[in-house]
Amino acid sequence: MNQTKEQRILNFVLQNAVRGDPCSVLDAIDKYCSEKEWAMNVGNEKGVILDKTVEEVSPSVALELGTYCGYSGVRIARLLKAGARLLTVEFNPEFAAIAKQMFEFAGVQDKVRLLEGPSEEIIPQLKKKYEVDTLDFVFLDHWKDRYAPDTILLQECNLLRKGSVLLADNVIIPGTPEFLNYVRNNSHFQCTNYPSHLEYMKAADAMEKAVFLG
Ligand SMILES: O=C(NC/C=C/[C@H]1O[C@@H](n2cnc3c(NCCO)ncnc32)[C@H](O)[C@@H]1O)c1cc(-c2ccc(F)cc2)cc(O)c1O
Ligand SMILES: [Mg+2]
Repeated sequence: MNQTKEQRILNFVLQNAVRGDPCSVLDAIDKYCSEKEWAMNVGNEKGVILDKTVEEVSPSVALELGTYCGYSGVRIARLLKAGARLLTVEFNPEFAAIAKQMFEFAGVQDKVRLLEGPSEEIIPQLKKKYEVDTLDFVFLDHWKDRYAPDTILLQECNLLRKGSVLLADNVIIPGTPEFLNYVRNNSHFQCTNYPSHLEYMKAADAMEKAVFLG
């Protein structure tokens, strides 16, 4: 049975990174995806923007929508303070299996909980089933046409509080027009745009930070 690209990425990490060293895992994924096969990890350039935002927020409870291979999950989890946790949502079982192994190899599995299923089903369960009060930080990196509806759903489920920070990947490429229109024209959000580049490429991309004002 032929391997998938995601399995090849994981194998490259297992053979080239250092178990328990999250930075070596990130470096290995970035090396493989820039030299061998492109993949939709947030990458190192936009990853630094993600790092700075996570450090600024210092979340106790963080949510990620769209785990994929676990690159940004490792990136976020490695910066979390003791006792803080990342909930990451992935509905493709094959990607979820890859990401779980990625988290374990990186040594961040105790800080990360991977929730398998579609975000529109998981988000309404966060309070009761996953004991979430409110979310301090949300990283949006799943299907681009789902950023806006899921942002509305997070509000409807009372999961955002004054100061909750949303950070969205890919607001230029592939682009998230409905999300940008929604948060930028909404008095309950304070938005900041961070120009960057598409992972492993020269094309322009950007991230958008939207702080919920309550
Ligand atoms: O498409 C991109 N990302 C999508 C991520 C999807 C992952 O998230 C999972 N997922 C999706 N929707 C949901 C969901 N809920 C919604 C559905 O129910 N609930 C749970 N999990 C979900 C998928 O299973 C994947 O694991 C992208 C593209 C380019 C790109 C740029 C330029 C190019 F030329 C080509 C590509 C660059 C990027 O950085 C990108 O992030
Ligand atoms: Mg992305």
